[in-house]
Amino acid sequence: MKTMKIQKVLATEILDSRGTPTVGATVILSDGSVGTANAPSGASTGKFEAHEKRDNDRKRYLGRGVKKAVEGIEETVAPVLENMQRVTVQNIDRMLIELDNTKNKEKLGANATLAVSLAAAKALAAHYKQPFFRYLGGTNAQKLPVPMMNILNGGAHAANNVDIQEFMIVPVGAKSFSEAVRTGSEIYHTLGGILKQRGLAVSVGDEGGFAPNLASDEEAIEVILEAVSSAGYTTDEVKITLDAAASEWTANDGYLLPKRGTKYTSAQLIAYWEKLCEKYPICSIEDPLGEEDWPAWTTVTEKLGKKIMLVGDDLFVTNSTRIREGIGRKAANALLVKPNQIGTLTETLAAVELAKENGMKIVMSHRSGETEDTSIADIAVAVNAGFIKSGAPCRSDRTAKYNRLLRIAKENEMDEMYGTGK
Ligand SMILES: O=C(O)[C@@H](CO)OP(=O)(O)O
Ligand SMILES: [Mg+2]
Repeated sequence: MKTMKIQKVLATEILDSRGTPTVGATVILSDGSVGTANAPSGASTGKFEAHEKRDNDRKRYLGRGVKKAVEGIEETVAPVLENMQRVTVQNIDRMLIELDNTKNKEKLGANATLAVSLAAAKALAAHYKQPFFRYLGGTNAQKLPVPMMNILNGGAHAANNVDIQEFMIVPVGAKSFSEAVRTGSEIYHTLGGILKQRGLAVSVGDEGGFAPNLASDEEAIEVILEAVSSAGYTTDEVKITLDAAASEWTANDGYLLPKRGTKYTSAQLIAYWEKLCEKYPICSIEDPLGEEDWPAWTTVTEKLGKKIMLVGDDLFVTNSTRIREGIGRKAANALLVKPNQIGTLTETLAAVELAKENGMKIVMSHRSGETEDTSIADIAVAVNAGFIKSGAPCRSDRTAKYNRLLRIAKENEMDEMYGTGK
């Protein structure tokens, strides 16, 4: 048998959905199989995420260029991978980690390593003539994740007066993934209609959700519930999910919500979440507390963990060491998975495995700065993630992932969703 080699590793500085440069990579194998992937980029990034390499050259892209990350791929990564003997996902990722040889991908940048890691894995999937999700997940990949669609944006993702970063709808009652997408789209458009009728802004935030100024954050939930019911759905069929992104609110002595200036201690913030969960059909809250507030995370999990998902994003940063710490402390009961927080596919899959082994739910996630790359859709199916969040059911950077899942469903006759437990 002829041994397969990596023939070429290419990298390009491309643009993301915010018009900011990001890294695109292409890997070509000796049999002509090609894989391409792009790194996404966050706005409300966690303090403990792997390093995103930027040029800081004010003359190019106002300091946000990724020329050095691209050069790192061309000069450091490509020569090694192009001479690699046994071409497997694990070996490629091990090599990327070794070449970087820092704790947080400070040398090459997680934007560089992730783009190469995913492009190489996709090239291998093409070589084995398998869809990406099937190559990663094998025969066990049989169900679709339930979408959490972000239809109202606040926090760091919008220029409005809303402090909670994401208000999402979760069509848990939908009988199939395609029905869930239809439900999300209908509610999204109904919400737009209601906002317009009230003379509120229908401009959108970074993730495609509407970004109006409102009297309070609670009003956002109220208006979404109104849209759910006017679109013809009940709150048994459609639940609400929030991403507070509360690390953004961390102040010296507790929490300060920057837009409205509200102050909370950890205990008061937990009480606020308890009140919202009493009042509204909320099934999940992501980052209800800051990334370093471990004791409060334990308390909120104790208080609300039986009722809803408490999802660790900035808390865990897809990092197995931090997930292990959370397991020990009984902090959070679900993991948000963002491959660029850790920088390789292998490390992402290891984080998912660890969380699952310990009974945590999995939410696969995009970043607020996205591209047309659909890798997270395939990874979600491969790992049987219960949920995926990819923003609003509008704008191609967001719908690319939902559309990829619709195609996976159709092409494989597997429209059933995993997260609802059906
Ligand atoms: O906080 C989050 O969960 C993400 C994605 O929705 O936002 P960002 O990519 O800006 O960190
Ligand atoms: Mg988050």
